[in-house]
Amino acid sequence: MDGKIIKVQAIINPISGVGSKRKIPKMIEQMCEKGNCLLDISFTEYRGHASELTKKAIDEGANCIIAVGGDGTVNEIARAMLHSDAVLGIVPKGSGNGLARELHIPMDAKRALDLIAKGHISTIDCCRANGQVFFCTCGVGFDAAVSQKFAEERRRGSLTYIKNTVEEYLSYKPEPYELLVDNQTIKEKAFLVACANASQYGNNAFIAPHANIQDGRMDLTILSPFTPLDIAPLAIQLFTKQIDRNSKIKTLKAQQVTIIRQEPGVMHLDGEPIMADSRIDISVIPQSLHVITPEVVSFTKEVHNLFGEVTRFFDKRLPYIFR
Ligand SMILES: Nc1ncnc2c1ncn2[C@@H]1O[C@H](COP(=O)(O)OP(=O)(O)OP(=O)(O)O)[C@@H](O)[C@H]1O
Repeated sequence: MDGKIIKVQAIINPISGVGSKRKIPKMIEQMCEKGNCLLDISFTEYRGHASELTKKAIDEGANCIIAVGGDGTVNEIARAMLHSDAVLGIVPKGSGNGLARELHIPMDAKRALDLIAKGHISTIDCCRANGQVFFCTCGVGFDAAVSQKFAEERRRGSLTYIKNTVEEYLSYKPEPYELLVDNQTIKEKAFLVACANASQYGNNAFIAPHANIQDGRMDLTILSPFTPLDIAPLAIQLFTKQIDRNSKIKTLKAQQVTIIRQEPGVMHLDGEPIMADSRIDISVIPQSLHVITPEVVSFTKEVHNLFGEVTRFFDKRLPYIFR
């Protein structure tokens, strides 16, 4: 740390998720006491407040912003940090915690803070849909409708998500879309269209199993209308990273996507609903956010590193083995 004081701003959403956050401020204080840190802790009071607190902290020279909450809170904080030198630390305390799970950040608060103290920084992509930033997924159709229902709930947590998903399914009608995907045009009636920067919605529901948050591209997943008989396989494949094998699913990698639907309506960004035009332009902003992660983040990288180690092992030993 070279004797340099690190300015840390912790932002806690008191209403996210279902777990208690009573002990978190003390835990953050203890972590900062061990380092050379100047700490300030704030609690959010309304939607959008986390972005305001982050902007203010960065203007005052904060080096690290610790987000305590779920994807909505992380989104509000991270979008105010884009292209700044500040680094994001995440203590997952939401209902889905999609970005934290994608980055292999521990779900346990103490372990997440230990990880932040180690300070390994990765730089990730984000995406923009009609100017609005997201880090995990944005979507129209069924997932957007569920996010709107969930936002109206007083209780949070994964059980409330499941309840809303089932209720919405009973009345939901698929819609026709025109999709411009890089240079390709697709016209289809779909149950949902999801644009993924990360591979999952949250809660390890992998809507785009091959998405890579550092590859400068997004993964488009189109789910065609299906019958009740398709629900069980789709659900199993969603949670086992195999949804792209289902015949009702089409996946494409792209840098630019435009979604055109018949009327304006709801879309979701990282699970938060907002109203959007009938035309939605989505693009990637590569390498735009610094975030603290474990040293090896992507599975692809893990495999790559493993092969690297094996190759190095044989490179070093083969000359001696065959001597
Ligand atoms: N004091 C507050 N009162 C009401 N809403 C708040 C307050 N502070 C923040 N919010 C809003 O709470 C919403 C939900 O927060 P968040 O997304 O972090 O939790 P979650 O929905 O339970 O988790 P996840 O997004 O991981 O599923 C966000 O839209 C945020 O803007």
